Amino acid sequence: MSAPNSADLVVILGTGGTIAGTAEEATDNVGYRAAQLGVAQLLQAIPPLGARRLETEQVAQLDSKDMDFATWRQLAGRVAAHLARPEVAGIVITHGTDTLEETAYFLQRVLAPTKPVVLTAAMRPATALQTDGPQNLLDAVNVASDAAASGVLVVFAGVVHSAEQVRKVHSYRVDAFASVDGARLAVVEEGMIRWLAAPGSRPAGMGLTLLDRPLGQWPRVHIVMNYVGADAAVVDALLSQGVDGLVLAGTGNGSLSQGLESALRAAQSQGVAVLRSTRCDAGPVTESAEALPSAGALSPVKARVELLLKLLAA
Ligand SMILES: NC(=O)CC[C@H](N)C(=O)O
Repeated sequence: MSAPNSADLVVILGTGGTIAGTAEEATDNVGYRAAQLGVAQLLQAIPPLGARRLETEQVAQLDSKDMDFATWRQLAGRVAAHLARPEVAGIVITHGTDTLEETAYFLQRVLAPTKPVVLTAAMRPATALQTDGPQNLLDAVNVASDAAASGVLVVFAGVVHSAEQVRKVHSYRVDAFASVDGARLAVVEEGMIRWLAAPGSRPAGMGLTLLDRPLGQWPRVHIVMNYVGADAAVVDALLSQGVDGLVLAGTGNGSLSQGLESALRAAQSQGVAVLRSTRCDAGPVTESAEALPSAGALSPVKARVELLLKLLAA
């Protein structure tokens, strides 16, 4: 437990998602439209936030399945601009759950902020009987103004996760996120934050200027999966379209069929960057001299962000 920062302003950046979604019926948890309510409207459902020093800004209004590089760049720029203000304790970003972990990892690797940047979301629309957005948003504001919080975090269903460890693990349940290997950082109980672990050492941010490249020239990085009967077909199709990087979502310890391996090695020899991850829910891919380069413990989608940024920096 820790005291609030002297800088006490929390800026809430809205990007859409189910947390801003509405349905015709309160009993409809799935047939709703995401990204309908503005971020300022979301606060009206949370009376305790009336006493807090908050600012809101609508950065985007989309279903996070359609998150894109243009919005990422805009969001990173707005986060950096607000973090530079001395009165800002931290930032909250409302987001859809579907790609939340990718945005979180992207912001952590680009900005590696010292102040907290807290992503939150909801599994039920704002109109649902059991809407989870207001509690998640209140918890996120509390974490964003906590002196012990730092870096990019995800607050969801009363748990604080790091950008590196968090994954969406359920398609429907309200408790939809988990940290790999149970590495959650804290729990939020009645507004009190109980820290359980530190995020560990985090590398310096790669920097906003990395994102200056015109969007049409951002690297094309795709994910290919190993599975029974996987062969060269997908890699060959991507090579014929033009591709800059390929992430393998391998089986087990990043293993792959002989056909897929030959195709990826051929791609590599044509200058395509390759990174090997696992489709398993947890665990690293071990590095070995003869194997394709390992993404460590990164999930395939986070390995893709890593490779994208590495290629932007090249
Ligand atoms: N629960 C959610 O937020 C998922 C809704 C939507 N597909 C999104 O990611 O924005």
